[in-house]
Amino acid sequence: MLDDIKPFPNLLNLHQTVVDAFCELAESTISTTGRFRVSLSGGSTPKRIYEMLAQRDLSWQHIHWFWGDERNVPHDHRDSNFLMVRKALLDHVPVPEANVHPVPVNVDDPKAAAQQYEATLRTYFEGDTFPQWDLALLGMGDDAHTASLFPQTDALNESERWFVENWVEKFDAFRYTLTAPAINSAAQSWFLIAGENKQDALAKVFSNQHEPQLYPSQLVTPSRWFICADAIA
Ligand SMILES: O=C(O)[C@H](O)[C@@H](O)[C@H](O)[C@H](O)COP(=O)(O)O
Repeated sequence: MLDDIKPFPNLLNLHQTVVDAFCELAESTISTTGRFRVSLSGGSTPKRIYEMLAQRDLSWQHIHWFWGDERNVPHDHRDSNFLMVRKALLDHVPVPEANVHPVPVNVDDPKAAAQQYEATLRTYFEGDTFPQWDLALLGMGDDAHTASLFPQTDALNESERWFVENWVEKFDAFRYTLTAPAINSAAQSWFLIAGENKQDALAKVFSNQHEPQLYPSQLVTPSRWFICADAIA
């Protein structure tokens, strides 16, 4: 592991540190620019962060919520990342509806839905080469995927588009995801990685073997790593 990355002693400590850092970054960004644009990750690790953020007092009217990836399911489906964030956070705090930018999932035409979301992003981040997120939150799977950039999938090779549909053989389904350049354009990008089952993938990501087709998280150059070997309860 890179020498300057120290795993957190336990999950509570990781979660508390991330939530404090999120609040600090959000408020400092809002005080200088008047807004805070965050790309959210799905998964169980970030979910606890969202639940804890719901307990904090933030300038909700100045924060804009986007999704870094989404499943190809309706927004009321149990696997929806939008539903997860809504239940964990957005339903409990005074966020203006106009500040919530979910992926316009179209189960039957994921290509059109991805193009529509990319158009939304390009409008919101008008003039940017790639979206200038103030913060991109990222998880990592035990196969070293991040967002929905899974090993040996087409989206790994995308260098122009911001947001794409991505066929994932092992799920026999499409996913929606930011491309690597559209993640790396963030001012701050944080990996939130918890669980003993992630440690092998992490070792591969940190190794000198640069094989992003196998370890897609190697495509991302994050600002911070929040790592803990504790499993999610
Ligand atoms: O839609 C998703 O599932 C996520 O965006 C995905 O990239 C997730 O972050 C990782 O799979 C880690 O998930 P856990 O934190 O649950 O291990």
